[in-house]
Amino acid sequence: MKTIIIYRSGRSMNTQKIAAAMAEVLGADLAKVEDVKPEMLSGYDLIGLGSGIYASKIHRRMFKFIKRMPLRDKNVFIFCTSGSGEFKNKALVEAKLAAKGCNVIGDFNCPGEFSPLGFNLDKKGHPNEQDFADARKFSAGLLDKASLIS
Ligand SMILES: Cc1cc2nc3c(=O)[nH]c(=O)nc-3n(C[C@H](O)[C@H](O)[C@H](O)COP(=O)(O)O)c2cc1C
Repeated sequence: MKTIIIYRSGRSMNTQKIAAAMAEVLGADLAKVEDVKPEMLSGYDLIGLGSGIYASKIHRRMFKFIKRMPLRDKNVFIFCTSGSGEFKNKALVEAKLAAKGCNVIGDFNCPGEFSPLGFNLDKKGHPNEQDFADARKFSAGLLDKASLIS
């Protein structure tokens, strides 16, 4: 199964680190959203899309990318890291992917340290070893799911 994980990550690179842990388990290619053109996806069976959460949303570049994705009937999974640990606009992301005809087979979220103003201080050190272990477990589960679907 050919897999690519496309991510958008800021200075702290929290999402990139989670994406890399997932890519190891999935044997996936890893790419920044800035470097991927939608037409490059045609050879992939499974596509992962990950972003940090900024002002309660995934990054606008990721939204734009989803908008330009020409694919139908592709298995996709989504993930985020966020200061709150929540995937705030997951329902919207899922709806946009569903409207594209993509099959969302899983989602994952974990805390990502962000505390310049004293917010989310309890998330210091995240993603941590437990978060990476959870991301690996999630990815192993995806392998099973994707093989059942295809
Ligand atoms: C400008 C900015 C805005 C953020 N807004 C939110 C937010 O609204 N909700 C939240 O839970 N986390 C927020 N965060 C925290 C990030 O989602 C978190 O640190 C995430 O792990 C960043 O991922 P990255 O390192 O891959 O960019 C914000 C971070 C930044 C830098």
